[in-house]
Amino acid sequence: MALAHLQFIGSDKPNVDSCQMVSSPSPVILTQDELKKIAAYKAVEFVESGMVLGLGTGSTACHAVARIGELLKQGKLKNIVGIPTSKKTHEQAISVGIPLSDLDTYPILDLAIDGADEVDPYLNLVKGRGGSLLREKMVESACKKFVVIVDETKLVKHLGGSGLAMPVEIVPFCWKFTAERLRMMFMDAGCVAKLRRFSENGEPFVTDNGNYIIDLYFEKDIGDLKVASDEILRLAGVVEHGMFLDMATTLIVAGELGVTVKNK
Ligand SMILES: O=C(CO)[C@H](O)[C@H](O)COP(=O)(O)O
Repeated sequence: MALAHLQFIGSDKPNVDSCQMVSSPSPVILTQDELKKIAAYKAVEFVESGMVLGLGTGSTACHAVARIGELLKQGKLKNIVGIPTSKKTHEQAISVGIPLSDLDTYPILDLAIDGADEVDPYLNLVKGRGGSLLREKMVESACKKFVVIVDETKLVKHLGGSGLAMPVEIVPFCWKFTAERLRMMFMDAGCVAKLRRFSENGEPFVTDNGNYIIDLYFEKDIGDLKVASDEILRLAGVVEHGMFLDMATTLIVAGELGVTVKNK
């Protein structure tokens, strides 16, 4: 089975042993959004009637939420309870008719489906470029199964190695102090720490929890991810970070050559 298309950026030898190609190569060039939709629809095949579902946030996860709503309307799924990971997903889920609840009522979920910003070969993730990392981490760490859905541009060899942001949610109080502490923590990796702002008015981006986000950019590899994770979480002022280590149980990747499902 040809799996050469499942490339982790910068990887010499992608770990694809446990991958399964589930659709044949398509002769059509698909847009990134079409690929996201394909991955999302594939993930919804894991959903069964009666499940309590974690509903992710972002442009990929919204295809899954829409599809679940569609299947509920068609009567192909029944008795679904959704636990949304953001206010935006809450609104979308209501609009497509998914009954909602929360973690207080359902502390254990059957399955969560969500996108990611980066995925490494061990299914560790960077999430939160959409700003919902805290609720996503709370919901997805309470799931028996966590299915991550991405298009193939999200595959990386090392987290933080794509040159894009590694988000950290912090309290607004003295945010410059916290940003500087984070920068110093990863000085050896050439870290730049930037407060996320709304592009329209330059005001700080505020999360659903009333917090700010510091986006970390690295010039070099940050080394052991668990060590980095623990160190960030020990810093007073930090609420949560966007590294989701050892949480995903299944990865669905849509690429120009088809869809691949990889189980951990
Ligand atoms: O973590 C997230 C939001 O906080 C998203 O899942 C992540 O940013 C991926 O988004 P998209 O599916 O739009 O590429």
